[in-house]
Amino acid sequence: MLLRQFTRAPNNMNLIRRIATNAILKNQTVTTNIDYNQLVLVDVNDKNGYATVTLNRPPVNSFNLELMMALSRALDQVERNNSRGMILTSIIPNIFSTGFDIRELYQADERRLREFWSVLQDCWFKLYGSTYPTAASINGHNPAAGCFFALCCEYRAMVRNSKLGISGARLGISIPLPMIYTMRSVISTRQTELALTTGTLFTSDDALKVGLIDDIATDRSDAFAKCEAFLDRFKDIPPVSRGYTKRSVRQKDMEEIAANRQRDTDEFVRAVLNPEAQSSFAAFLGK
Ligand SMILES: CCCCCCCCCCCC/C=C/CC(=O)SCCNC(=O)CCNC(=O)[C@H](O)C(C)(C)COP(=O)(O)OP(=O)(O)OC[C@H]1O[C@@H](n2cnc3c(N)ncnc32)[C@H](O)[C@@H]1OP(=O)(O)O
Repeated sequence: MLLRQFTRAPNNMNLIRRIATNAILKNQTVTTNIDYNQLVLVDVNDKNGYATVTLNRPPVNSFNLELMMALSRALDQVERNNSRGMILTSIIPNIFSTGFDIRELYQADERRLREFWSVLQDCWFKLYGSTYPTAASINGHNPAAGCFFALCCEYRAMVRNSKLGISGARLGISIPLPMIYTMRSVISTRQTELALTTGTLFTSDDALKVGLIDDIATDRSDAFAKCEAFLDRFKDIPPVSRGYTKRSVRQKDMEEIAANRQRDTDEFVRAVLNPEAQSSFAAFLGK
């Protein structure tokens, strides 16, 4: 077992055990020199059995293919490790994630874009369909894809003065069906439609009002503590029956998304490569 110091973790260091992923990755095809273990950190609290999955791609945790792959692998680890629960968070003090890396989308290579989407789909199935309890400790701004992952979790605590939402409409991106289903599993259909068609980024107060988050936290450690308290609610509930019930609630969405993977991929590629979206990406990057 590889034991390492987790320099900026918000939780009790002494209780933290870093899982070594090198052995797990040994048999997988790694096509680049990217250190996936560093892009997403996975730690397990020996006392309560909760895994912390920490996005670690400064400066803003933007999702490129490599970060998406690292998240996918981290979720595999959590599943394999039989964790009692999982908290998704970020290492960056005031940012959870900025969403997709615009450099991944601008003048994108179609093959890489398809792979990016395919790994994103995998992450959705692993997170949305997980049987263990999940919580997002949103320690800062979280527009776009990071919000999507937080919404896949069962509980969200967000620090005050952060913004959360899916801003795709502002960039000329039509919102894919899995995103719509995921948001609709948390707030009403009407609020989902309004939020997504206006590309609203909610303040913490407004996010709480509409039900996008469950709690407002004073800072990152408070957000983390609130997530742990949420996971504690299940400590006396038999995990197998709990997991089965959660899966049953989410089953219909998952079946529909699974049946339409190819169509969703084609639509995503079309949406990203459309000239309107490409000009917004160019403007963002100052091209
Ligand atoms: C089966 C399931 C299928 C899957 C279902 C679908 C799920 C999809 C969900 C998403 C759907 C909607 C689609 C969205 C596409 C996107 O995600 S596009 C990205 C959208 N994000 C944004 O518009 C946020 C833009 N960024 C910001 O608002 C700010 O950066 C910030 C508030 C996050 C942080 O502000 P601050 O701390 O002041 O830092 P900055 O100086 O702004 O940034 C630092 C540095 O980072 C660069 N940067 C920021 N964001 C991005 C990005 N997204 N991509 C690439 N680079 C980014 C920024 O330019 C700065 O760079 P320099 O230092 O100037 O070089």
